Amino acid sequence: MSLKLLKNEQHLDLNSMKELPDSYAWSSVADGSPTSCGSEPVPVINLEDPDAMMHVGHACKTWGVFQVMNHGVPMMVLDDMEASGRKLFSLPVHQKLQAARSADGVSGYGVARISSFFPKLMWSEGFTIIGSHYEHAQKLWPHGCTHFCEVVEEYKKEMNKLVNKLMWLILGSLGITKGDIKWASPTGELKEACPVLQLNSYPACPDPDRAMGLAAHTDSTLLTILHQNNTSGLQVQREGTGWVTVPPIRGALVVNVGDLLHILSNGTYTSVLHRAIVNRTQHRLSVAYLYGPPSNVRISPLSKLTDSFHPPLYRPVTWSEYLGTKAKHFNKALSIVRLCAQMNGFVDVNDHNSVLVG
Ligand SMILES: C=C1C[C@]23C[C@@]1(O)CC[C@H]2[C@@]12CCC[C@@](C)(C(=O)O1)[C@H]2[C@@H]3C(=O)O
Ligand SMILES: O=C(O)CCC(=O)C(=O)O
Ligand SMILES: [Fe+2]
Repeated sequence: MSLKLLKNEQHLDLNSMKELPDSYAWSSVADGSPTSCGSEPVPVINLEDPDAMMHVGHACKTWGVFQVMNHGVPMMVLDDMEASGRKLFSLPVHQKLQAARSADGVSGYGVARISSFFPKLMWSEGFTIIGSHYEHAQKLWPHGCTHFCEVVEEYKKEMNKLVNKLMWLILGSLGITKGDIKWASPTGELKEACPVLQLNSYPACPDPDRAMGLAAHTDSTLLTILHQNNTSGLQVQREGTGWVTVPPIRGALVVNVGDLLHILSNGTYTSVLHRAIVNRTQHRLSVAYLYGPPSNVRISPLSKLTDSFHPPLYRPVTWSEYLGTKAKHFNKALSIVRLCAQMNGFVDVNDHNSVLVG
């Protein structure tokens, strides 16, 4: 068995593994919380439906996730991105390592960032593109990366159009209009921080019941738009039901409510806990477009959604502050920015120097 160690990480070449190494054996994948069979399916919304806004609002409130059809992103753009992702992950390990994410970096090739919170390794590899993708692509394909760059560029452009459409549907469903959002341009376009693309690869696994592709987490975003190939693996946690599979539908895209939308909506729309599991025979690929607000914007519960009976539940936070909190405290991040309403004022539960007001 050839064990190829990645730079400073105990990460193996998963494609060559004939059995599951102990460092990848989780005890609670198949025997964890129940997995639903025949339960209510994750909503699929036709964005050309005149009632799309209502359906989107309902899905955000009751699921925190939904799939969209007739979203306007050409099928070819999705197919090209998938093919480019596949090409990237099929490069030899030493070549992918040319673009390895540095220990304190955010972009590049490597294991899931949340890996450090778990005693076992995940059966996946990722490639994170933040800002210019040219620099990364050149490290992977020093003799020519034009095609990859064009595909990524086109994908980001289409995702940005779609995320605007979705955000206004979501905000509209909360009764929020363009004038209420200060970080929208005069034409109503929501400014984005810096587009983040996360490519995830889950090779076929010799012992899928004991392996975890990507451990349960919520995204730190406002919204995440996910394209998955024709292999299932994404699961979302639903209260009272357990893990529900989000089946791949050709041409459909998955939309997740992230923690920042949870904060912005004052908890009306809840960020969805999700994970990716793996299978014995098929390689799975997903591409996540992670959308957050511009870096100078502090996200807090929208004032239209709060009053004395519905006090703001979260303190203002920028995306980068929140990512920092998430990197340090992982799944406790949302509760760390939560304010606790006390009898006559609001106290940040984590700030022991808070003073009661009112
Ligand atoms: C902007 C970001 C969100 C993310 C951390 C990151 O800096 C870049 C990668 C993102 C990702 C993708 C996979 C799941 C996740 C939890 C992770 O480990 O890296 C998310 C992060 C997040 O949403 O917090
Ligand atoms: O691969 C998937 O289905 C999930 C990916 C994901 O959750 C992420 O990139 O944040
Ligand atoms: Fe995610």
